[in-house]
Amino acid sequence: MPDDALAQVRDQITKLDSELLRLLAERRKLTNEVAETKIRHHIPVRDVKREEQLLVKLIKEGQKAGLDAHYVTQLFHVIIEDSVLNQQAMLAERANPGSALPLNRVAFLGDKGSYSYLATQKYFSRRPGELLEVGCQSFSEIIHKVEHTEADYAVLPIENTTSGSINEVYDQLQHTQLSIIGELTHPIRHTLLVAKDTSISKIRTLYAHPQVFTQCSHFLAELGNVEVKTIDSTSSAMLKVSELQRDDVAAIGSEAGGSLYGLLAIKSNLANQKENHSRFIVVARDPVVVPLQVPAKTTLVMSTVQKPGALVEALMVLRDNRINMTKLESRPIPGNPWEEMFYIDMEGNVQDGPVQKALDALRAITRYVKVLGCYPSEEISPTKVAAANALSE
Ligand SMILES: O=C(O)C(=O)C[C@]1(C(=O)O)C=C[C@@H](O)C=C1
Repeated sequence: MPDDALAQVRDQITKLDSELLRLLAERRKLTNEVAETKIRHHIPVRDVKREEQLLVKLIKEGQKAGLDAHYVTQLFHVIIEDSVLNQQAMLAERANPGSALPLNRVAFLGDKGSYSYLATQKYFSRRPGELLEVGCQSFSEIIHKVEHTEADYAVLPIENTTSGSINEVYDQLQHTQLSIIGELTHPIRHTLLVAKDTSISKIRTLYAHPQVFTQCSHFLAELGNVEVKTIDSTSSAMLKVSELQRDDVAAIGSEAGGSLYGLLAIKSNLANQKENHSRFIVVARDPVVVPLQVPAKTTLVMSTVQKPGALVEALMVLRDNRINMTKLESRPIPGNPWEEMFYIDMEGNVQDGPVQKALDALRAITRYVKVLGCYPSEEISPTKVAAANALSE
């Protein structure tokens, strides 16, 4: 294609892309109007029936226009997820008048470009007020900053789909008075990052956070003769590589983070599992009120009495109150060998009957129960449309 013809088509594509963005922004405004109505009339944010109808219609229209069902579904899952999360954030803000800050000082692990930094950006992009990032070197420093009002919020990774729970964060939660006020999941796409144009075979030293090495153990086993150096955060690894400017040194981090340090990505998808996500919690000094129209989660920590079946009995309380437990984690109690603290995430709102009843029942049969927080659930399961439904005329 001659240069000017290529330029002309690209020009048209650029215009269409801008138009798409304008339309998406307009759609977002309309969904915010929907949220206003939902606030006034106490209607739940999520309406899966409406989403289903919308998807069926769009898949049919897409097929007529030559776009396959999978593509249309993927696109609209992203659009609807954004809409639900924005509406939830709006409702949460209204339920906590006066809580919005002009400046959100947020403590997180590492520096610019760390996964925690990217998660922080994502979470606060939906919230009013400016963001001031407070990078820290350890989880205890993060907690300390919020406890001593040097930061307003902390964003902490709590679990990863490949490497499991982050025990150190659970242990910090045992001793703090801070409350969990939010959660988010963020895709973790480990990439090999270098400062100079080079190849994998030349790499002799590799910097990464220990959790990252665990998540990429299969890739590391294949690498062979490389010195692996653990470092306190992904951003420190990227900074180190950008400072060294050598063609035999690499870091593992995200592509987005690496670009902040001028690093090049030479191999992506390094994690053992293709779907690699981390779940982060957001903590603050004061708890939040979660409106009942928003799906909520409650996290508690408890220790049971020392008798056979004590944990089962506690879990039965959840079942009896029809509460879905989404996570159970146990951690040792320092100084009390063989005793455990149990951390439970469950679906439900502390202001609602079932969770209140369950908490009362748990208080009666356990040694200790503390609610670590009740917060809007940000795990938005995508609405599925049966293929037959979408294809029928
Ligand atoms: O129509 C609504 O009730 C909306 O909130 C909008 C919308 C969407 O973005 O299309 C989002 C959430 C609901 O689950 C259904 C649809």
